[in-house]
Order: sequence, then C-alpha cells, then structure tokens
Amino acid sequence: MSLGTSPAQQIGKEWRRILEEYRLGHPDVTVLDPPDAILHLRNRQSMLQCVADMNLSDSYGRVGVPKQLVIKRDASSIPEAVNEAGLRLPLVAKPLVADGSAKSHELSLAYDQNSLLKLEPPLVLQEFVNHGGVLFKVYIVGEAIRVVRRFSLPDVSRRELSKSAGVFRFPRVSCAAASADDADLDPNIAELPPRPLLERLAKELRRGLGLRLFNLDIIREHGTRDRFYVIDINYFPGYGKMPEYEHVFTDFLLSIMQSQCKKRALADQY
Ligand SMILES: Nc1ncnc2c1ncn2[C@@H]1O[C@H](COP(=O)(O)OP(=O)(O)OP(=O)(O)O)[C@@H](O)[C@H]1O
Ligand SMILES: [Mg+2]
Repeated sequence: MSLGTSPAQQIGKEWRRILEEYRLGHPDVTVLDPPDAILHLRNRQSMLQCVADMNLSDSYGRVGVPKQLVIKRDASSIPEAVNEAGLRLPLVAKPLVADGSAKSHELSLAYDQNSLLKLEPPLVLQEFVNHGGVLFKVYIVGEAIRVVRRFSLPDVSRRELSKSAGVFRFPRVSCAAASADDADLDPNIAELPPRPLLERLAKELRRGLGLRLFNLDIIREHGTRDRFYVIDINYFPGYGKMPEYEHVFTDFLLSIMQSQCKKRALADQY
C-alpha cells in the first residue's frame, strides 16, 4: 500500500481496476455510468461543484448551492474559518465523505460559535437555508425526470436562533420523512420547481457529472418563489420510491439498447 492511501481508497482503486479490465475484455457490455464519475459524488464538496460552476439563472428561477466551507481537520480552527468565510449561523455539519455508510449520514445543526468546536472534521459546513420544511427529490434516469415532495427540517427563526445553543444531531430525515404530497402545505412552498428549470438543470448535470442515474435534493428558499438550492446529489438512489419507476426504467434500458443497435448497424456499414 502506498503512503497516504487509506485502505478504503486502496479497495476502491482495486475495484476500479477490475471493472476497467472487464470493460476492455468485453467491449459489447454497455457501461451505464463510469466509476470515476460516480466517485465524484462520494465527496460532499465535489458533489455540488458542478451546480456551483453552472450558476444557473433564467426567467424561471435561480439554482445555486448554500454557502459552504470544508474543514479537513482541527475543530479548534472552525470558528475563525467560519468568520473568515462569512458563513452565517446556524450551520449544517455534514461528514465530508458520502459513501452510504450510517456514519456518513450523521448530520448536525450548530447554533452558536462555541458549538462549532464540538464538531468532528473532516466535514462540510453549510449555511442552513430556511425552506418551509419541504424538499423536492428530483430523480434522473437518462432523459427522464420525476419529482416528489418530502418533509424536511423546519425553519429556524432569528428568535429561535438567539435562544438556542449547542449542536443538534438530527436523524436521517429522508428515511423518516413521509411524502409531503398530500399534506396541507403553504402553496408557495409546496409548488414544484418549474419544469423548464428542472429540465435545464438535469441536462447540465448529466453533462457536467457524466452520469445518467442519480437524484438531487432541492429546496426553495422560504419567502421566495424562484430561489432554489441543491443540497445533496446521490448516485443510484432508492428508485423504488420514484413514481412510475418500472416504466421509466424499461424505457431507459430500451432506448439504450436501440441506440447501441443503431451504432452497430452503422459500424457494420463501413
Ligand atoms: N443547507 C441546508 N439547509 C437546510 N436544510 C438542509 C441543508 N442541508 C441539509 N438539510 C436538511 O438535512 C437533510 C439531510 O441532508 P443531506 O441530504 O445533505 O444529507 P444525507 O445524509 O446525504 O441525506 P440523504 O442521503 O438521506 O438524502 C435534508 O434532507 C434537509 O432536510
Ligand atoms: Mg439528501
């Protein structure tokens, strides 16, 4: 093992080598998404970079990422780093690595400067954006897009913030959160993001990430109609929760087969 490489990274490398060897040995096998592009989503900093670079803004709305900061080590440096970066409390602390393990989903909300010292790097600190307690899960399967509403963390008022202190560890919201589709929600918050905006976002992300099977968590900033933030992107999420998943997947796989057949037919002509 080379110095500076963790066992997990080493296994990851070995796994990629095996996949690459298999791909080269079996040119007829279709690779849906390349392993390197998938790995890009395993780090909460790099996962949102594509959205940040895109700076998507049109007449339908604006899509960005919450202001964030990466802390690699040393919790004692956090308060100063937060001040320098101009991040406003409360902050969501997320483990830097998002590898699907239970640990990587242990998120917390830090309300005050002192509580920042209790956090455990490596992590990403993200400004908490009030969003009316509802988030949108946007599923991408090739060209197809499906959106569902989910309950999320409630807003934190200025008054509440001034009275609160400490680190609040919160459970995995997406597991507990039932569908918010039938709930009696504020229509301004519950309204799905405009379709044309989602289509542009999905198209740019497919291209930028080089992936076809992923989902994103999007929130609408409270008090706005058209200000959106992407807070999370996952590779191959639980598609069982996506409406019409059987049809969407069948169409996706069929379209891939058809384009492969066309390519082969063209290659045979020459
Ligand atoms: N910047 C933010 N502002 C407001 N709420 C946030 C923010 N980041 C995360 N949350 C809340 O925390 C929840 C979990 O965050 P996130 O999706 O990043 O973590 P996760 O562990 O990858 O979750 P999962 O994989 O279950 O979706 C979100 O669903 C949302 O309710
Ligand atoms: Mg999420």
